Amino acid sequence: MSRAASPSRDGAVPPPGRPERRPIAITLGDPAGIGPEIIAKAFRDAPGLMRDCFVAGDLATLRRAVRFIGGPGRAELPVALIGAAAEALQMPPRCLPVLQIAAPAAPVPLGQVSALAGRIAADCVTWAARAALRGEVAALVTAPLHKEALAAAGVPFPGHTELLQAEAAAFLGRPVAEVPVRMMLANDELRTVLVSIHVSLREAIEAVTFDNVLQTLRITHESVGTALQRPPRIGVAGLNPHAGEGGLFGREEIDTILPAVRAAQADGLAVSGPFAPDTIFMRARRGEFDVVVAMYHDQGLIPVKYLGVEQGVNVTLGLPLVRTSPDHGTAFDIAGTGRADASSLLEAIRMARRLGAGVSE
Ligand SMILES: NC(=O)c1ccc[n+]([C@@H]2O[C@H](COP(=O)([O-])OP(=O)(O)OC[C@H]3O[C@@H](n4cnc5c(N)ncnc54)[C@H](O)[C@@H]3O)[C@@H](O)[C@H]2O)c1
Ligand SMILES: N[C@H](C(=O)O)[C@H](O)COP(=O)(O)O
Repeated sequence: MSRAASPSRDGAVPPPGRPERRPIAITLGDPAGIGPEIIAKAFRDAPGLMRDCFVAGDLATLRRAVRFIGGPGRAELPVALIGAAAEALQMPPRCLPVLQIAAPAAPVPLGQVSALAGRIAADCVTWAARAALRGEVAALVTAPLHKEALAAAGVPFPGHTELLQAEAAAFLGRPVAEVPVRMMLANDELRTVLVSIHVSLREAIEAVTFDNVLQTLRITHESVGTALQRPPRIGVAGLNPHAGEGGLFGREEIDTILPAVRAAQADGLAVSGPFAPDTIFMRARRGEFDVVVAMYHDQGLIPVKYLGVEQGVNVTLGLPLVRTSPDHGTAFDIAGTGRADASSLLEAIRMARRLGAGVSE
């Protein structure tokens, strides 16, 4: 949760004269999924929270989404085309401002992977990332995109996290490896930060290296510490059952994870572990740790998502901008039904407001 108040090429100092109040960009997500519907619900049902927000997206897709969430006796949410992000600051409540990013066209079919949908989703995220890096928006909140659609569009990144890392590195003029980022999922009861994300389980095991674990601990300490305004108590999960049970079920804990934990402790970080992965989340939920560092995607995300997709928020740590997202995906199975729950998106917007600078309260 780096407080990305000040994205500039050297990474920190805000340019003089930037307006205090800045808009928040919400990216459309995959137009074949539930993203547009939950965005429309958010603007309809939470006008206070959505103040100063706008959608980097597609007008026709959002107008369609507004119809999906409508019903007899309900006034239809107005959708307004804006010409610049700053116009979002002047919009009345219960109006959905859209900045057209995609080339205008008929909305894509619902619930299907397509290259066109992947391209639209990616273009919206790229535009919003650049706007955030230039300081024109205070934060971006990304509606879910479909990773197969992204790949079908030829986008060379598996998800938002990697795309945003590449955009930040290009903006800062640094190699991607010098802008390390990590995925955190958080709800009111748990925070978890992952050593690796969108790779096969086999590759994830290979990614459990001393350097990757130590880097994850440092990013977690810095970002979660900034948000909590104190050093976070970090619990580290093992990789193997029972954290290897003293080497009986694998040696990664002894050979790799424990040395990284000791190195972090030597730097003064409040880190402990590695602990058995099957009980560490229960311990964190009881208050023993502020955050759990998990060794791979599903180890860390299952406990958070199991507590409910309504609550979880995905935050990218280490970026020179604020990015949050709901913890669920495109839900193609219910796209267009109007049934999608917007709670996680609303939580993501709340979190972006807390983390972003120049955002109105
Ligand atoms: N932030 C993101 O961009 C993001 C996050 C997670 C997954 N994804 C991607 O989304 C795609 C689909 O993933 P998936 O099917 O594994 O997971 P999913 O989260 O889209 O769906 C899993 C289940 O949860 C339900 N669900 C999800 N969100 C819901 C909501 N808001 N309200 C009610 N029900 C909801 C779905 O209907 C489905 O039954 C994949 O390509 C995945 O990579 C993207
Ligand atoms: N790993 C995330 C999840 O399962 O919730 C999701 O794929 C989103 O990843 P990005 O934020 O990188 O798109």
